Amino acid sequence: MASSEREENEWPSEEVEMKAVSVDLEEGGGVKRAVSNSSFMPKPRTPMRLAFGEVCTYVPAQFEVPGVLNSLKKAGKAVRSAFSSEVARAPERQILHNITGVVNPGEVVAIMGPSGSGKTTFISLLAGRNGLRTTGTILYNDQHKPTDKTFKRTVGFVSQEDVMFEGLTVFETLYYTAVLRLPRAMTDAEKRERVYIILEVLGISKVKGSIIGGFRVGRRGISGGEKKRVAIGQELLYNPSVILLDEPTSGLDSTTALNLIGTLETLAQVGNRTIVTTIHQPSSRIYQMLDKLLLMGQGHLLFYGDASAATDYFAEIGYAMPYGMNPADYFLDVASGWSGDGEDSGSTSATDPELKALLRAIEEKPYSRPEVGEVVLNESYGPTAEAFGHQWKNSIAYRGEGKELLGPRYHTQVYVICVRSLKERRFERFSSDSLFTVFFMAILCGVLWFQAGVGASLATYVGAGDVAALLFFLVTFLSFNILFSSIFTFPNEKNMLLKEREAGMYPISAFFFGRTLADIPLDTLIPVTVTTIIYVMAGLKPTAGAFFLTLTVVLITCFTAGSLGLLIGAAFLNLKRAQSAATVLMLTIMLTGGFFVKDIPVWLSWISYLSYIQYAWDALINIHLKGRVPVCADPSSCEGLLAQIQYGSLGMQFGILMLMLTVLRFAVYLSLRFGAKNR
Ligand SMILES: Nc1ncnc2c1ncn2[C@@H]1O[C@H](COP(=O)(O)OP(=O)(O)OP(=O)(O)O)[C@@H](O)[C@H]1O
Repeated sequence: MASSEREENEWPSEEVEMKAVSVDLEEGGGVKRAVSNSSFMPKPRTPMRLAFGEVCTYVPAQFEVPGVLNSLKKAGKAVRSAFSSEVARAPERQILHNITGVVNPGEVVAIMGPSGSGKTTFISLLAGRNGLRTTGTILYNDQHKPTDKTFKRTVGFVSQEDVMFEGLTVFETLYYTAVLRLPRAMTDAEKRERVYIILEVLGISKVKGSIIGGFRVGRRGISGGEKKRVAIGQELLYNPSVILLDEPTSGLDSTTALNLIGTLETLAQVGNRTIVTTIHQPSSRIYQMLDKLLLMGQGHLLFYGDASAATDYFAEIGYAMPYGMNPADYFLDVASGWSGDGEDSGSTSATDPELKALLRAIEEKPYSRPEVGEVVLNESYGPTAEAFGHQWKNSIAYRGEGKELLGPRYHTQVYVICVRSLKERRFERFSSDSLFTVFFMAILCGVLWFQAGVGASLATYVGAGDVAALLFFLVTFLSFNILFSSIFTFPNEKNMLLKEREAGMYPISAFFFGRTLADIPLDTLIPVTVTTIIYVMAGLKPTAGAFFLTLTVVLITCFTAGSLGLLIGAAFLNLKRAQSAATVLMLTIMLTGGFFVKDIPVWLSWISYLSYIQYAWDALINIHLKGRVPVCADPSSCEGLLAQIQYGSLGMQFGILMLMLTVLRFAVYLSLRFGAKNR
């Protein structure tokens, strides 16, 4: 890449000094080139000073049972308070108490405290990802609130749980994030280059070809520590000025944790980044490496300053650390309300006398952090809006025209989401368990209905009735199989969707179209194979036209069922509820499909018009039986199932199925568009 281009893309060679890396760009891109240490991680354009003052957070004192009754109660209260001058607030519990401090660029602040002390709540407030009632101020560079939609997207946030596609490799995970998040001015080779550099920096190059793995894909993949590094890498890709991490070292051995904290320290120092991380129980070696410590106890700020000064400060206020103890362990004991006199109070309630005494001592002699002097934020840096990901200036393409470069093009977003989804879902769709189920059932049907569809068998009402039953089973079995696996899609991907939407990586419509495209091959392969096996074994109508029409009906039905499954999943985004709703719907559709009950009560008969199975079955009967079975002139004298069959118009049946498919797909889109952000 020409040096002028590199400057334009914010990869200034002289600013990079962290670690010598030499990587080969082979995968996919076909480029093979050594990258010198001079091109490692660029400095973010805008250093960020984070200031928080008097931050208090409250949660409802009582758990509110979700459900219709509670919603009605809430609505009633809202109406009452609208007509009354007194605003009645539900009882609340305060979980953060006046947290105040400043984090300068280049600093790493470790938030420590016992379990339940408010670390996660506080860090998610700093990231603008907490909807709890909060007072006080949190500002970046005195102007950006973390909840500002545009600003929030520029903050790197690594949550406690790893939100990743389990079926992708480490390289794919980072590469697809790079494509979705980095500006389109960067070429594909540059994006790959950045991925490789991050793999090197985080020490995960050797696992770049391994899958993430996990419960959903049923395979073990990379280790917990490596997953955490991938999650950090995803955020580092777009070079944020602020990186917030929630317990990045939990579950890691002490050496790996030490390396990780070391990497964070270097990233802060070299790139003038502002880094805040919660940390549960650091080893003494990690503690010594910490720059700044923010100690919390039951939502109170107990100490904020140089980690190295904390021991002396606590000794000054009467909490001297016993000799030889790990300071981190000691501070956690102190913050839990244990004074070190050998008597564990055992209680960590808000009225804990030990904690009260500590807070009094802190109040009497507060820690005064040595003056750091005014941090001068480099004026030559561009405004925040230009500093990150999507809005970097594309000075190569639009030099001098003042146009801003947005993220990847829409079709690229759709393409990446589609490919990613195909790779992720192949495990579930083509798992040996599900393949065994469908193929076992296909062979069983073939054996049970062996050659039932040949002309001679159709000559009797009983024989024709058997074929009608087979056709009903075919559409029911295949479509329900897809319906049930589709309901898991959105609940499983909910966290990923929310995370990527919060980062502004793509619009919902791109996600929807990408997923829809991925569904086509995934939902086609099994129905086509199973239908072909049954078709041949059962000896159904031996013409190419009938075969392809049958396949078309089966596929439209499967896509319709898949859409219904997606809709249920998207509407509930909760697996248990989605499963219950799917069972009720599935049985309703089956019972009203026309096979089991002929005389549906008039007041319930409208349901049968909504049953896609009914139209699919009618269409298949039209294709296979019309003109091939004896005409029943007098229904009372005919036996069996065929007595009441009216063939109807095949075109109409296709039309209704297509209409149902379109309406359901559109409903899935609406449900995602308006529902996903509220969960
Ligand atoms: N949405 C919420 N509703 C009710 N209580 C909440 C909510 N969020 C947090 N809390 C409560 O606030 C307190 C602090 O929780 P938080 O998760 O921030 O603690 P933590 O220090 O991160 O704990 P851990 O180390 O165990 O993750 C806890 O008592 C928790 O029960």
